[in-house]
Amino acid sequence: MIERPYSTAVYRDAAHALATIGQRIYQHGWSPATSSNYSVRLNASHAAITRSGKDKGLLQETDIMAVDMNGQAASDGKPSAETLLHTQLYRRHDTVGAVLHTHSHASTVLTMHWPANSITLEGYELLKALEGFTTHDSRLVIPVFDNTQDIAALADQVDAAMADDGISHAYLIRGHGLYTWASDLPTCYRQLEALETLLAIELDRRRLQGV
Ligand SMILES: CSC[C@@H](O)[C@@H](O)C(=O)COP(=O)(O)O
Ligand SMILES: [Zn+2]
Repeated sequence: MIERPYSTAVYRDAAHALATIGQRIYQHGWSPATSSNYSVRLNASHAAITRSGKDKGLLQETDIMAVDMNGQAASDGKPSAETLLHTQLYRRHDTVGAVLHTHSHASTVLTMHWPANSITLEGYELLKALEGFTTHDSRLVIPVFDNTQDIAALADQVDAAMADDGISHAYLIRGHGLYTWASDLPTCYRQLEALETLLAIELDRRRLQGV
């Protein structure tokens, strides 16, 4: 029998949890047209991640596979084209247990229409849904990276920015979407829901203010 470098029970739980949460995220409209990818850390050397090109509204446990922390497939099939953006986070912080990436309307409009290199969320009660935040009197600066099809280069760019600035919780990719991470999948989902809601609010406020 082939010995897997991760626990089969841990993998099964991760695949089930990712498939369930993926369907939930899709229902919010944050993962249209096979976009987005989701992952969970299995152990120090491996993660479970969505396969490339899957319909997230129909996500099944068989749409998940294992990769090592260099982004190489550890089971049959093709992992997400953006796997390196997940493994970069697992490698940089051993406290990261889950990563969620979405393609929402709000994150796309905000990063395309306003050419800033970051979006700041502050003063919102919902910020308390972010891991480690305990008061509305908090401030989250979300950096915006330019989009590219060179995912390895983007992962290096994110890693360098994290080494310099200690980016926390999330970053955006212009005209593309949001990456967010947390210590486990339920926490990461809660954080994603708060961030997507706040980005939609931010978009509405800017429209109302006519800026
Ligand atoms: C279907 S367009 C979106 C993709 O190009 C990509 O950005 C994405 O999020 C999904 O890629 P995938 O390889 O399925 O994980
Ligand atoms: Zn994407």
